[in-house]
Amino acid sequence: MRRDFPRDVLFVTLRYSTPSHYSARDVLRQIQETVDFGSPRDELVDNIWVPEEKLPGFRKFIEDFYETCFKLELEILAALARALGVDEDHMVSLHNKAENEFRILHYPEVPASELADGTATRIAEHTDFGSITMLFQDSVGGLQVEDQQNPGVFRGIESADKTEIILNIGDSMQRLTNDTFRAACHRVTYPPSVKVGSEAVIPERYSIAYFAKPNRSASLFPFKEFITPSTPCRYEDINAWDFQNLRISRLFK
Ligand SMILES: O=C(O)CCC(=O)C(=O)O
Ligand SMILES: [Fe+2]
Repeated sequence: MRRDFPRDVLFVTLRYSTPSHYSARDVLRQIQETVDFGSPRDELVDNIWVPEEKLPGFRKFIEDFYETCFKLELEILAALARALGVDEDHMVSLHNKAENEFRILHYPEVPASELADGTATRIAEHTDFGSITMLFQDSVGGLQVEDQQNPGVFRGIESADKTEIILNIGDSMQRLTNDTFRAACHRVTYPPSVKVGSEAVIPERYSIAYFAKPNRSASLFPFKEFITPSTPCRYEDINAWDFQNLRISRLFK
């Protein structure tokens, strides 16, 4: 998974393609800059670092942050397993390789008019692929999550401060629990303070996403506890690596 961009580049613009309900002809521009990191222990990931002298302490900070998130991830997964009545050791063992993704995001300042006609946004609605996502955000606002009881209705999510963690369920957890936990559909758009289509400028926004994923070789077949006569199995067996590639190929097709 070597990414070929110059070592000096800190921010790399990443555009997801359009969500599935857009036609292939629609192009939804996502105005954002992101950098992704994998675990230092992950042999498949070749992290690219800004030279130490250009950003002293940055690499250590990110690696420590990753490790802290990984420990917390395992605690959260164990707690979720307990709450769901499934074997917590099994849940943890599916995630014990830290084959995760850690993303820092910057959404540049943008005139509100640029987002007004629906051809551009900050991040289009989507679900994350992994098991859980731990999201940190600044106070700018604009993150919204779809209300699972009222499809199509998005509600703003604010954080009391930037250390607060927003926990999203991802597609892999939805599969493992046979839809008992459903993935959170979310997006980032106008902050509540900005009027749509106004002359205002939407301030820049920063966030950090830690995508906790099952080990690549782990089966995403639903746990037996969730397969009952009234809730038949909804998913075929697939491992986390193949599932991720399938999801990515659908995004970019
Ligand atoms: O910036 C955010 O708050 C959300 C980012 C996000 O959903 C993603 O990168 O998958
Ligand atoms: Fe996301």
